[in-house]
Amino acid sequence: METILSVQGLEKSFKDKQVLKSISFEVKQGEIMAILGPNGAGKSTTIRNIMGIIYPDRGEVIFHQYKDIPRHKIGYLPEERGLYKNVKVMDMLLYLADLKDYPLKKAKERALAYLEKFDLKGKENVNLEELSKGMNQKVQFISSILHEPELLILDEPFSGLDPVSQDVFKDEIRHLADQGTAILLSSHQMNLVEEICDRLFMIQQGEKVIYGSLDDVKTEYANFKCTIRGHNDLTVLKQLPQVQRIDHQPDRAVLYLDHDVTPTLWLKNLPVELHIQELSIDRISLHEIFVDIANSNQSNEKVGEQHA
Ligand SMILES: Nc1ncnc2c1ncn2[C@@H]1O[C@H](COP(=O)(O)OP(=O)(O)OP(=O)(O)O)[C@@H](O)[C@H]1O
Repeated sequence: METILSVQGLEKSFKDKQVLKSISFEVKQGEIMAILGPNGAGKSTTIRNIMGIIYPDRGEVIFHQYKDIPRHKIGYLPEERGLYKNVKVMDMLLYLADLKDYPLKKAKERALAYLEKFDLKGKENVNLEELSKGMNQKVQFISSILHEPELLILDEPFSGLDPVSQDVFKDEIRHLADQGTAILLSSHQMNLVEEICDRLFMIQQGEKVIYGSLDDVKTEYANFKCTIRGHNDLTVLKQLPQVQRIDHQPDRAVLYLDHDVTPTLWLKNLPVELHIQELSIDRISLHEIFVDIANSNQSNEKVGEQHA
């Protein structure tokens, strides 16, 4: 698939603090690329650089082969929510579509269809300030996609939404990607990211820690875990081979297995006296990979600080 956005070696400092350190990634046509990282990692700063809201100290943002990003081909949902207040929903949607040179008749048809899809049918003449926070977010999301952008950038699109609305957003984002839109999204909701993203870029303290397809990342970082429901002593579980870490509760244990474990061979070594009501083997989730990497980088940093 064609590369739509290419971010090359972005560096950015605020005063003497460097918050982006050589950030490079691409977003291709028809893919959902997630940018992940703990609070303060640099996700929004990266997105603001791409959108030209702030400028990098070094590095480039390239759209197709061009350095000038055509605004009408991009849709953007910023982290800051809230558009205009004393304006009617449809007026605001059409105003923003017009700014992107999108035909008004088509914009109105699409707006009505999207309002219905997002459970806002009949709200077109309501003032934005009369809508709830989640409703406002839906309208803002509609405004970011109404003009059929080639590249859609969503900063925390799921935050503040109820589970039903999250699903509607998730389905629409996937649908847009399937139709060819290149999508870059940042999110803390790992379960949703895991469900919809094709590739991911994880950033920590302004630096890349993971970049690749969800499948590759899982193969590289997601060890297997074995969950056993049953009453087993921790001392017994600790004797099992190739176990990195155990989360133990009286009636349940999760055993995080070494990286090179072949589950079928490992299962053969389980002692017969183990109490098993249920047993399952799964790859660890993106959430667990994220927490592991965030924790290990933090402890490396503390070690570094102690040696400095
Ligand atoms: N305008 C600014 N002036 C000074 N420092 C800033 C500015 N904007 C961001 N920062 C700093 O840059 C770092 C990265 O912030 P950024 O908002 O990009 O993080 P984030 O990954 O989006 O975090 P979150 O998940 O909390 O939204 C933080 O240390 C933040 O304090």
